[in-house]
Amino acid sequence: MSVLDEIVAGVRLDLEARRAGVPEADVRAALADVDPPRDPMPHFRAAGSSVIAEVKRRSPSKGHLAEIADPAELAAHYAAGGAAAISVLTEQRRFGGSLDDLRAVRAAVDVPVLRKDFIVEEYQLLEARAAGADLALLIVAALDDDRLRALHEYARELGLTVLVEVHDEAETERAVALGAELIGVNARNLKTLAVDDATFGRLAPLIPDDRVKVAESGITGPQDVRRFVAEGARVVLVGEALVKDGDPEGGVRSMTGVTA
Ligand SMILES: O=P(O)(O)OC[C@@H](O)[C@@H](O)c1c[nH]c2ccccc12
Repeated sequence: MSVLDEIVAGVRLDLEARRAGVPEADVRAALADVDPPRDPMPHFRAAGSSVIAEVKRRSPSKGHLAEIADPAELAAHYAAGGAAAISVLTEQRRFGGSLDDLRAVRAAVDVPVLRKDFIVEEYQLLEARAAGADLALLIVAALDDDRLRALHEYARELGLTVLVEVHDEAETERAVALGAELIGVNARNLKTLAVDDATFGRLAPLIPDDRVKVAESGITGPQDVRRFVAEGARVVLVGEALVKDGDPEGGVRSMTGVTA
């Protein structure tokens, strides 16, 4: 079993437990009271790099990254530094996150918030929007084409902006054929968990320029951002470097508005 398969198996167990507690109809009903979705695309399409700053406690590859007692406070620092959006890891077993983190972050900032998780069922998209999420991640490697299309369509019906994540050429072709307007290239290899910083430059030319290209993983500072912008990225998604930075606000600021 691959790391991704193992993570998804755990995610499915947790999801069924939540669904047993809160039936789909109840989550749907909660949508009536939720704040309308915020649109990240205008900022993403504007000149200079946009940063999606991530709230991330730990990861399968690195283990413990940071003690984040107050995700809302961290997110407020990110927003003060000019983050275009905040990503919140909500997966519990491997990343130590939760939907409560996402709710707290959404209430603390004015920028759009991404639910970063392993989404395989419509229920998770409903939960995301009901918790206030404005964007959701769909990982192409975790979904067959029917599932990818169904979830992509459903997310958009809910008003979510979808970040479609790819790792290789075949996945990139699937994302482009889907009509995804926001495509993230994850430099982390899902089998070895190693980051290969040549991945974005290899895959970006396969993505038409009318889509917004996001460089994900392993980004440590403005010099990395400049390189990915030169290779076609408009947006960078940064986790580890920012959660470990004693000055997350300054960290985001240094990576925002970077041009090639
Ligand atoms: O902490 P980093 O190396 O800056 O990476 C952030 C982000 O790219 C990474 O957390 C990520 C990208 N895609 C994912 C999918 C699931 C979980 C996590 C991720």
